[in-house]
Amino acid sequence: MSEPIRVAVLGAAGRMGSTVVRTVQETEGLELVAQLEAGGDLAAVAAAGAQVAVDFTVPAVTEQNVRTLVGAGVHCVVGTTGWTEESLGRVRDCLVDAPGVGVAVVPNFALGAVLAMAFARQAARWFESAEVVELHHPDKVDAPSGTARHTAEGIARARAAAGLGPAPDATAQALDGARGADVDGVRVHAVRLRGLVAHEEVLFGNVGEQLTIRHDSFDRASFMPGVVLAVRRVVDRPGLTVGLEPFLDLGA
Ligand SMILES: NC(=O)C1=CN([C@@H]2O[C@H](COP(=O)(O)OP(=O)(O)OC[C@H]3O[C@@H](n4cnc5c(N)ncnc54)[C@H](OP(=O)(O)O)[C@@H]3O)[C@@H](O)[C@H]2O)C=CC1
Ligand SMILES: O=C(O)C1=N[C@H](C(=O)O)C[C@H](O)C1
Repeated sequence: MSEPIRVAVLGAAGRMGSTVVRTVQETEGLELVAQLEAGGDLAAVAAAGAQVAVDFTVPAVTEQNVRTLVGAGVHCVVGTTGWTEESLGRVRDCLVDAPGVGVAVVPNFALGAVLAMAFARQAARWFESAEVVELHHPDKVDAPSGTARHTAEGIARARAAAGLGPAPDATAQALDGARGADVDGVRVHAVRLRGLVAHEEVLFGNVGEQLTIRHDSFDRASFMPGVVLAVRRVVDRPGLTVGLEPFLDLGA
């Protein structure tokens, strides 16, 4: 039998980190070798012999965590939000000096959410209007969600490739925020409500019809199969992977 993959969890005391810690402990073929909380020393990850670090921390620190770990030869699986094209570019740059090291930055590890985003990209070119509504627990610190950004970016790319112009919108006066955030021309709305976990609706409209694609994560357990898949696959996928799609053969 092959040796287990040695895993470190960053943000181990958080909602997601603590769930990942339990999952790694319970999953055959994975071994938990380090847990880091805020203020912990990143050097402990490589010192513990970790092959893969799973980062569920906060947007302010995740990029620096990844760059430090890549420098130490540790593969990274990242669920933390807050990534931009610029921060992803900086990670790509530092991976040039770390051949063989893989980093997967995954906005949403839930299989249904990944499929919902893929379906949304497929549908996008056929509809005049498209908007995204994400709904989360009120302890979430960022808005809109990383998933909603990723969804809207995918829709915008598909619309541009199909030669679609801006979605119709006659709004001439509005309270600030009433039309949501503009992500590459796609409106994204964020709801924060006690009782929710992580939910998203993608609304498409044409004259006389609407298509709604909805995904609900009712429990953080929904993210765990995707995290385990990424941990197993990142060790054989050098360079930067964005999204779970390539691991599920769903294209980018
Ligand atoms: N990709 C996906 O599928 C999912 C992504 N997420 C994302 O994951 C991130 C975490 O979410 P969640 O678990 O709900 O948030 P939490 O606030 O519950 O957890 C974050 C944890 O990270 C800790 N932390 C902060 N800085 C560091 C550091 N430098 N090193 C180690 N730990 C640190 C925090 O400690 P302290 O509180 O002491 O600051 C806290 O315990 C968010 O960005 C969220 O959007 C969430 C769910 C799914
Ligand atoms: O903070 C959360 O909870 C979640 N964050 C991720 C995001 O911002 O998209 C993934 C999921 O929506 C849960």
